[in-house]
Amino acid sequence: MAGRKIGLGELTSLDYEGIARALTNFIRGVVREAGARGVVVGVSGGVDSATTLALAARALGPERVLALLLPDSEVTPRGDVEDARELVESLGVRYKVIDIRPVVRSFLEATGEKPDRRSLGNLRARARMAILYLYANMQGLLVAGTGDRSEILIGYFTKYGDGAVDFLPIGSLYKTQVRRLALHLGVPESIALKPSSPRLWPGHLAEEELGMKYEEIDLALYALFDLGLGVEEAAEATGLPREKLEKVLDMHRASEHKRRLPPAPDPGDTVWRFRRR
Ligand SMILES: Nc1ncnc2c1ncn2[C@@H]1O[C@H](COP(=O)(O)OP(=O)(O)OC[C@H]2O[C@@H]([n+]3cccc(C(=O)O)c3)[C@H](O)[C@@H]2O)[C@@H](O)[C@H]1O
Ligand SMILES: Nc1ncnc2c1ncn2[C@@H]1O[C@H](COP(=O)(O)OP(=O)(O)OP(=O)(O)O)[C@@H](O)[C@H]1O
Ligand SMILES: [Mg+2]
Repeated sequence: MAGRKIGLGELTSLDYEGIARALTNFIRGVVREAGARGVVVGVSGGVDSATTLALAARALGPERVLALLLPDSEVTPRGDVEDARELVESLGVRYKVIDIRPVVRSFLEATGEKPDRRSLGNLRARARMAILYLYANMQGLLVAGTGDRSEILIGYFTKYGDGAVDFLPIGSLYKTQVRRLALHLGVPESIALKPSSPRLWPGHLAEEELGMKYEEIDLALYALFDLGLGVEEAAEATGLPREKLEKVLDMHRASEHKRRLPPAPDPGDTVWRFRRR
């Protein structure tokens, strides 16, 4: 390993048609196994949901895919809704546009609270989740999650918001790989190359909030998790500063709870040992 240099090309030079075939097989298998009629996807106008939707339409046929466009009319840029609408129409999937503003407002009115922007942003993600599951229940569909491997590994999602899903079709791909797959699938460049944003508050941009570019995050994750390098070796091989590798590791550790089932006490330790004799 000593002296080896790692660049982004090592992660992104892939046979994207091969990947598309493997992921469509995965989607068909999960849906068949669940006995579901199809899938529902929240479509934001960003690259992750566009790629997930395009794969689902290819795997199942557009008639078995429901796309929900769930803007918050006070926060979501109009361009995102237009991009999302063009995409769903070009794929020919069934779709609905539902403004979540009244839903979010009713939570604020009912609680009488004025949450900080992160708490309010997470509420928006959870309002979307509740609507996606309403349609999944009503129509016998699975909720297709849109999380990519970068977001999952650093915990960059809302717990039980966009993180609450039935399966994760692009969960094995880093963000930089998702962009390449999106282009391969014919997703317009305006979406495939759009700067990532959860749009949880006005002007919210992922790379600004994270303090790192996805190219750097992905290179760090690849070195640490795929190659299993330590921080020193990874810094040497990638040319990334040590602090950035530490930061990625810290984000991973701090979000461990989001990738696990909620811990419950062990019945042996906390119940059965208290049996009355
Ligand atoms: N150790 C622990 N064990 C068990 N549970 C723990 C815990 N630490 C916190 N928690 C729980 O987790 C909560 C915090 O997690 P959470 O509610 O998710 O909130 P949090 O991680 O603070 O915020 C969500 C982050 O994800 C980003 N995001 C959200 C949605 C979409 C996208 C995107 O890329 O599109 C990104 C968003 O910008 C923000 O940075 C705490 O309030 C607590 O309830
Ligand atoms: N306005 C919206 N309408 C419908 N679903 C949404 C909306 N905003 C967010 N979501 C859902 O939440 C998911 C998480 O958002 P996220 O920003 O990570 O994905 P993205 O916008 O598809 O891609 P990117 O991460 O590059 O911005 C989306 O993929 C989508 O499923
Ligand atoms: Mg987004």
